[in-house]
Amino acid sequence: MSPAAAAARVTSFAANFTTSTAPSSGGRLLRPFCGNPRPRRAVASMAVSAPKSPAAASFLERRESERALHFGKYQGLGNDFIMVDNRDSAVPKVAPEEAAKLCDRNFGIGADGVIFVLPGVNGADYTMRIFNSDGSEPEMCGNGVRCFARFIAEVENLQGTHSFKIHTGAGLIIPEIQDDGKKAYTTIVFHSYYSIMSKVKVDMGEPILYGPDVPTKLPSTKNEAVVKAELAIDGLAWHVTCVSMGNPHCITFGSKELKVLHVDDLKLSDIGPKFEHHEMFPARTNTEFVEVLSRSHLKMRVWERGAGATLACGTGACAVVVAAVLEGRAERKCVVDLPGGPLEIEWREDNNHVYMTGPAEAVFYGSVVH
Ligand SMILES: N[C@@H](CCC[C@H](N)C(=O)O)C(=O)O
Repeated sequence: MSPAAAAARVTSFAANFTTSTAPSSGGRLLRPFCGNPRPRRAVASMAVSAPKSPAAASFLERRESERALHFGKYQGLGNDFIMVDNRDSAVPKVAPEEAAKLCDRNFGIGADGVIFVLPGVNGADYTMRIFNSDGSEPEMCGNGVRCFARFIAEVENLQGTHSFKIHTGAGLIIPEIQDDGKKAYTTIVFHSYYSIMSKVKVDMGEPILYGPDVPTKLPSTKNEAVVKAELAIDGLAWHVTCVSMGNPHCITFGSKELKVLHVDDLKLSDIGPKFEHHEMFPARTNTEFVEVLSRSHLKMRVWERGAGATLACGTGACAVVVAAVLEGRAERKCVVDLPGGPLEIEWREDNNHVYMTGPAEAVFYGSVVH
């Protein structure tokens, strides 16, 4: 798409964020109209102009005319993101420290990160950048890239199956929205509509196993990979495998002392930061604690770099299956249970790529003045 066409689309998307009459309350509500021809139950009554309170209307219109940031709030298995339509500029509309404030669950919108849809480079359709909830910038985000695909479909008004080439800090990532025809009735604030429940399948590329590239300072134990290496934390000798999916992951199935992990028993907020900030991980690390339920069914909890305990981590689930295969614990195709729900992961032998399939959905749309 040409920059001019992209800019025109951005303008029309921005124009779609408009005040609309909320039929049940007679009040006014900021929400986007993205032009989707979905059946919306509330739409018919929105054509009727309800009496409006001049004070409320002028307040919201005034707020809207100030420097408003329009966003979509999306989630993939409870890993939630503030999505920003940034197609008109290569510079994110929000600075890292502001992103941290927006992510605050008490003083902000609340999210695990802020994701920007930027113009594509090097032949990609779009560029994805993300700030974690602490303001740091990771290279990639698996659940985020599924949300990214669904957000693009919304702003570009696309229906059915679509795939996109997305430039990320981890290289080219290709999500594909699958159209299985399933729809569910959803209510977002005052508005109800049928939303598409189809999953997004993502080609997550090849895992990186060479220790210094993960990066980790732990010595390699198997060819050039760090597999079942010992890492001393809290008086335990943890067995860890290190995998990068563009971003660093440290995966453990247990320690010398605790042969088998019961992940529900872990106090993540105590143990997680000790892995994240361990000197063996010069770029910090995401950490996955894993229980093997069968050779094709794993259960994990995650402590994310820059975000803490989250309900799901897509790159983490991919890294877990790679680690489980390297340790001889599982097959290449697994269901990975996360606190927010399951992901289907496959590490294909023919092309060495990892594929992740799971849901991603809009939660609400809004505007903040910044
Ligand atoms: N939740 C994400 C990963 C987000 C980035 C991560 N916190 C990092 O710093 O690497 C996912 O779904 O992959």
